[in-house]
Amino acid sequence: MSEDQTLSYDVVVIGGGAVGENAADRAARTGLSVLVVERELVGGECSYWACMPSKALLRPGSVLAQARAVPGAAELITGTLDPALVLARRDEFTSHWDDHGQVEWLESAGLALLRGSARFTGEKELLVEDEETGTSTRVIARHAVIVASGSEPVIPGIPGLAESQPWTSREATAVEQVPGRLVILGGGVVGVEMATAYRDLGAEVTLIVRGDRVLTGAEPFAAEEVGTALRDLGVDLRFGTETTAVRRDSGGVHLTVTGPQGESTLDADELVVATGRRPRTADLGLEVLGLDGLTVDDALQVPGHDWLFAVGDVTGRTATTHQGKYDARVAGDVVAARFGDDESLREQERAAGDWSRFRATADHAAVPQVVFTRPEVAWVGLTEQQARDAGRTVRAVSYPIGSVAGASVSADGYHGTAQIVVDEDAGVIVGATFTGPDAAELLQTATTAVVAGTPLDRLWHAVPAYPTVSEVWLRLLETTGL
Ligand SMILES: Cc1cc2nc3c(=O)[nH]c(=O)nc-3n(C[C@H](O)[C@H](O)[C@H](O)COP(=O)(O)OP(=O)(O)OC[C@H]3O[C@@H](n4cnc5c(N)ncnc54)[C@H](O)[C@@H]3O)c2cc1C
Ligand SMILES: NC(=O)c1ccc[n+]([C@@H]2O[C@H](COP(=O)([O-])OP(=O)(O)OC[C@H]3O[C@@H](n4cnc5c(N)ncnc54)[C@H](O)[C@@H]3O)[C@@H](O)[C@H]2O)c1
Repeated sequence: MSEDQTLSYDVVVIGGGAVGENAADRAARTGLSVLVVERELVGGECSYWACMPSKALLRPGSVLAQARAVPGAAELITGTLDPALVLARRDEFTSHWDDHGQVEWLESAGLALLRGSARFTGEKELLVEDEETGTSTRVIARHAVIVASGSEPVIPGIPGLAESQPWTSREATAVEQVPGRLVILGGGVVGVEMATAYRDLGAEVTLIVRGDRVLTGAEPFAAEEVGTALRDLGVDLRFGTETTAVRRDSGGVHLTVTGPQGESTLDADELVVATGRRPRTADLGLEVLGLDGLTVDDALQVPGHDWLFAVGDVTGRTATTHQGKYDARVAGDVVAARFGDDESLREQERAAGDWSRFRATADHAAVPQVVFTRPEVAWVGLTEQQARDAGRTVRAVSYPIGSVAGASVSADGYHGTAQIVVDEDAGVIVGATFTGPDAAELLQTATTAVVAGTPLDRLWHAVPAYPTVSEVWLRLLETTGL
């Protein structure tokens, strides 16, 4: 591949996923010229193989379950989901894996796009190679480079696994033909969401978990509720189970597993590996810069390299779109302030402290996460154990959400739990978890309370409307003793 041209921009963003796009947009706001380099689809993993298609696959089952919980409507549901229609709606959400719409948005935001794979050849210097056209371009960043190259799935070194052509979340979210029997390896967020979606689509699902619970990052009670619900849904959930070998033949995939009942064989049509992700740094040429990863400070700058920033999954600091985009807004604003010609903005950024718009402080204290299973699980901040491990004196206060009037109106037999973790010394909430139908929508109040450090006796004056599910907030505060 020969070098065809040289391009110079003030700022170069590597990766046009949701996070890179956002960083680019903010960085351009003081008039800096910004180039986004993308080698696949503008919009990245979230738009085409992660958040959007997975939520499109999960939503129909959720709607059906909620309608079934309301007599008067429930009787009208006489059938099951139609997989073809569910997949067709999913295809709309991924724009049929066509990024025209996102490219138009980039253009409308005044951002330039270069297709191809970028790697560093020196400080502020990149080579971008486009395999499709066979062109290569030297790119100079006059001021800054923001890396937003995302993450990739980890395939464990289980004998025969890689050779068995397992699915990752990409194939699982882009499925065209629902397999009859599906095995999922890993009980993290991808594992439990995909187990739910594929049961809804009619597959027989086996979920293999090494430990004794799913969702190890969540409060144990929430993990237990999800585990029980998966079993109720008909998922064959196997705890304490290791996979020791995998093989594929014309009859499908065959796994050798060792669990509480000893060694056995599991046969399936497809196998999804959902065992975590790692930063996508392998082909960035970081070694040229003397780096083997992209650790960043709260301004999202790589220490020791005042021109180099990183945001999103590639930093290992965030693992969701919303939190990555938060970091992107911070990084974009820092770049715009440091390298733009607005002197007062530069001064503001120089003086910036925690909780200013130039520092990603929430990454340490208030990261929200929603898992779209049934029940949904939503949490923010510290779990009770994490708070204790951090040396805080805390009290966990919980309340069954189904006991509030709004929940009982919304569904017969509404089952869910709300829990807040209260720092006893400071009198504030440092973490919260909600489970249940639409629990995700209860989260923002908790996030606001944690970020604002609102004292409980002030929160007392935030009156939830009657009869809403949010009334659980009043019950939680009463349970603290107010
Ligand atoms: C199945 C699944 C479901 C998920 N659901 C949710 C959800 O509901 N909500 C949520 O908040 N998060 C969810 N996530 C997480 C979310 O997808 C990621 O946090 C998010 O996509 C990270 O965005 P990013 O821009 O950092 O990376 P990516 O979206 O991966 O974008 C990186 C981009 O960089 C490009 N790139 C990489 N290297 C180069 C290079 N050298 N040159 C040029 N381009 C390059 C890639 O092609 C890609 O387009 C989910 C993840 C998975 C796997
Ligand atoms: N709704 C959402 O926001 C959403 C949805 C899906 C994914 N995501 C993000 O995507 C990221 C990746 O998700 P994920 O589920 O792949 O990772 P994860 O880290 O959440 O879970 C991976 C699980 O696989 C297990 N595991 C590792 N090696 C294993 C092995 N050899 N055999 C069996 N189990 C093994 C781990 O113990 C862990 O429980 C997460 O960080 C998550 O935040 C977010």
